Amino acid sequence: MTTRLSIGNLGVRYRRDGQGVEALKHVDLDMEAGKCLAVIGESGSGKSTLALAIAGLLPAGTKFDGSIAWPGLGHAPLNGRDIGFVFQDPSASLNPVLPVGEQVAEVARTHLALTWREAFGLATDLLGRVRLPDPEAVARAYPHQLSGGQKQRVAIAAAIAARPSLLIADEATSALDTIVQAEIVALIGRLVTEDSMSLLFISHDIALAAQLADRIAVFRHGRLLEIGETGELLRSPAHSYTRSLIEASFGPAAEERG
Ligand SMILES: Nc1ncnc2c1ncn2[C@@H]1O[C@H](COP(=O)(O)OP(=O)(O)OP(=O)(O)O)[C@@H](O)[C@H]1O
Ligand code: NI
Repeated sequence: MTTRLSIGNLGVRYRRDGQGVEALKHVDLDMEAGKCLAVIGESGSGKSTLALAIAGLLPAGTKFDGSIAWPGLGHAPLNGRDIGFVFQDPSASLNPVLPVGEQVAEVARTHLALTWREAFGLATDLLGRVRLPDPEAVARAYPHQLSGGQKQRVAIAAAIAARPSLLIADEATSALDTIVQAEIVALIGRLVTEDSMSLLFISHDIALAAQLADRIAVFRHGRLLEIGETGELLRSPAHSYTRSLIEASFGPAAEERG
C-alpha cells in the first residue's frame, strides 16, 4: 500500500473580522494511492477547509499548523498538475466567454508542455471520456449552452486533463438532480480507476459517498471524529453522531441493512 498523502496534526484558523475561526483541529489522516477516501460531515465541519489546505488554496492570512506530506512526489504539489479539483458549482469554475474545449485544452497545455493543437486534441478526447455526446461540437460550445450536468462533466475533464495523482471532488454533485448526481458519481469512480488516481470525495451524504469510498472519514466541529473502512464504518460506527448521519442518509432502515 503506497501512501499518497500524509496529514499530521493539521490545524487551520481563518481570520474573520479580526477574530480567529478555528476550522480544523489536530487532524491526522493518510490517503493511499489509487484509493478513495470520503470526507463526511455537516455544514461547517471543516470538509472544504481540508480540501483547500491539501490543494494549497487557503486564503492568504489563514493560519496553518502541522504538516501535509506527499511521500515520493519529489516536488511541492502543483494545483492543476498534481491535484485536480472539482467544485460544487461548475459555472463558477468555467469561464463564461471561452469555449469549453479551450478551457480544458488550456489546463493540458499549461501543465503538459503540449502545443495548442495537441492540447485541443487531448481536450476533445477528454470530453469524450467524460461521456459528453459529440465532443467536437461540445468543445466549441460556451458554458451557457450546456446543462448543469454537462458543465460538471467539462469541469471534471479539466480537472483530470493534466493527469493528477489526486482528484478532489468537493460536493461535486450537490447542485445536480438525483439522476445526474448518480451519473456523475459513477463517472468519477470510473475515471479514478482508469487513471489510478487517489480520490478525496467530499459530501454531506454518507450514502452517496459510500458508493465510491474505500474509507470514510467523519468530521465534526473541525475534528476528525472517526475513520474506517466503508463497510465496517456503516455496520458499526464508533460514534452516535456517525450513526445519526447514516440514518439521515440511508433512512431509518439503514441499521437492518447489515
Ligand atoms: N474564508 C473563510 N473565512 C473565515 N471563516 C471561514 C472561511 N471559510 C470557512 N470558514 C469557516 O470555517 C468553518 C469550516 O468551514 P468549511 O467550509 O470548511 O466547512 P464545510 O464542512 O465544507 O461546510 P459545507 O458543508 O457547508 O461546505 C466554518 O465555521 C466556516 O464558517
Ligand atoms: Ni464545504
